[in-house]
Amino acid sequence: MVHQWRGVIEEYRDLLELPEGVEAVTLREGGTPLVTSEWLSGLTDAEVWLKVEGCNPTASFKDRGMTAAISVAKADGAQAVVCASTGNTSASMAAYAAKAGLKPIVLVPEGKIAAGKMAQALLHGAQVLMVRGNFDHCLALARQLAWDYPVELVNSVNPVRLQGQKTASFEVVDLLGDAPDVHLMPVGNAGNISAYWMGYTEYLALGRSTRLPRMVGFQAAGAAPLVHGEPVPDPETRATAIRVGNPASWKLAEAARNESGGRFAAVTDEQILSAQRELARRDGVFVEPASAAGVAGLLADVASGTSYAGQTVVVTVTGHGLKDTATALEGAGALVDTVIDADVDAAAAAAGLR
Ligand SMILES: Cc1ncc(COP(=O)(O)O)c(C=O)c1O
Ligand SMILES: N[C@@H](CCOP(=O)(O)O)C(=O)O
Repeated sequence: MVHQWRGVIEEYRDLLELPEGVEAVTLREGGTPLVTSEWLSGLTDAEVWLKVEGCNPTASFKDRGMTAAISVAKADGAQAVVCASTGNTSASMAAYAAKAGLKPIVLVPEGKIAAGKMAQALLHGAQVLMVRGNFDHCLALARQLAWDYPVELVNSVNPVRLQGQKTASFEVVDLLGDAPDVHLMPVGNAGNISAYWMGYTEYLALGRSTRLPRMVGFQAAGAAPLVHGEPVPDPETRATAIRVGNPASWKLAEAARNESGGRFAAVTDEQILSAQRELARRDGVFVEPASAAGVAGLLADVASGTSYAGQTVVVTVTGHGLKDTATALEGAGALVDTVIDADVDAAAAAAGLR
């Protein structure tokens, strides 16, 4: 008998601070693969694992938090939900709102959303409002809407979101048998690194792990407020998912860094896009640009002499590459341009087989 994964609420209900007996609105999120990276393990002389969050139902980690937020919103009698988004939160919210029968309202920075994410939000029935401004402006607007009108805010400022998202560290420990030495990940609005840290500390307190990892968060160089220690008024990066200038979970993320002995560091767009391509070609894992920031950071660390030798390293790759094929194809360049006649000799020659 094969058992289907039940989604993060049912798998971890006892460990989540949710209203008693809340009915789960689930698309069976979570239970994502932890994939060995032979490439990165070889480069670092460490044991490097990728937590592949693009395998969630809407293809990003947001689903872990959204199952919780939408379940609670529905139980509380909400009719509509709202979020500000750089794309993935809106895709996830729209899908779970559809499942729950709630009206999804999305606020996105005009012209800065990858097409795949926009398609997801629209197809799931969201009312998408393009805002002249960046993500930080959208979040301020979403907070105000939720304050003034009967609509539930489901960004990660809603603490229920982090309850769902902390299950990713439970899964890491359940699979590895203990916490890793170090956990690397991209950071934007900073809810996810805060949720991972919450999960790791709770598992330690429960005796399900014996140690805590150092939490290392990587931001895009043009949108690195946590690295600089002050908000960035005009954040800019090709990794649009982490184009955030004033992270809502700033204090929680700083606490995660300080308590874990970790750090925040910046990676350039060139490093991010290069890491995205290398990860796809060497490990077979296709992620969106922002999702490659942790891998870019690991590569930058190795280049600058930081040693990971002998350690267990987990890198969360947060969302699927199919979300933003335009940026990926720009990077693929000449590789996509070979046109031939339907002729075996021409095909063999063009493919380098003879
Ligand atoms: C693909 C992807 N990676 C990373 C992040 C950053 O996560 P957080 O905002 O929780 O720091 C986001 C969005 O927030 C995202 O969509
Ligand atoms: N990258 C995020 C930004 C907002 O995220 P949230 O986790 O704080 O809701 C997105 O996908 O919109």
